[in-house]
Amino acid sequence: MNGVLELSAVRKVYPPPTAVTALDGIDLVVGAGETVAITGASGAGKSTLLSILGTLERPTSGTVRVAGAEVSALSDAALSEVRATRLGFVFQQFFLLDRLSVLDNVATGLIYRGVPPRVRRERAVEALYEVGLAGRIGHRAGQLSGGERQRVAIARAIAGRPAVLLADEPTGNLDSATGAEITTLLSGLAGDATTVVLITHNTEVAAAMRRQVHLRDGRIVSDTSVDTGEVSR
Ligand SMILES: Nc1ncnc2c1ncn2[C@@H]1O[C@H](COP(=O)(O)OP(=O)(O)OP(=O)(O)O)[C@@H](O)[C@H]1O
Repeated sequence: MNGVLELSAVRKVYPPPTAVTALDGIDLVVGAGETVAITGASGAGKSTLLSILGTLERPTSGTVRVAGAEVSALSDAALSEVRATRLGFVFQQFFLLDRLSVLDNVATGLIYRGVPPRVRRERAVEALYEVGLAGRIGHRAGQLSGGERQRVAIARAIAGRPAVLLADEPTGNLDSATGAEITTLLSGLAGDATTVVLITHNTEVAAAMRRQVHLRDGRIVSDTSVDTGEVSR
């Protein structure tokens, strides 16, 4: 099966003195348009896996293909290019520039893609419509509620039309009602052109994704999908 994300026999061992084996033989294929929750107890390897999917870390061994690119074959500069053009990131802490407008927070994310200023603004407006924030375009980011701030961060991530949206505990700083809205928004963004992968401790967030991959001690111990049924390992 061809996937937008393909991991084969991936191990990640952090260097001494800890020499922790964070991932211990991960085989995972994620197809275009899937929504995937990666779950597991603290220390199970979720963040490490997300960093590898996001090309922020390289595996110690095994192969990783992201949007068709074989990570081990690419230089750091080429990997940055993959990150900038094929991946979008959303974090628990939002990471907005509070003094900038909502529009500028989203548009500036496109500078690294070499998009001209006028197109940056058009794409940013489109993305803000998509996340339901058209009414807040001129506000400063610092004036927004937590849920609105996360919507801006999601707009920034999708404005570049990434193949994969990677989210790290995206509802972690939100109350449960707002978190549920953000979860619905994220799963609704998935489609033929966009795949959503998030890590979470929250069982309701995980259940809202069509596939759940559960890690224990750096291994996948269950992989459940409403589309294809359960594959336990
Ligand atoms: N930079 C690092 N150097 C050494 N060990 C690390 C490093 N980062 C993570 N680890 C170890 O790797 C293992 C997996 O960590 P990871 O952060 O991926 O787990 P996690 O499932 O995301 O946990 P949490 O839910 O607490 O964020 C843990 O034992 C952790 O201590």
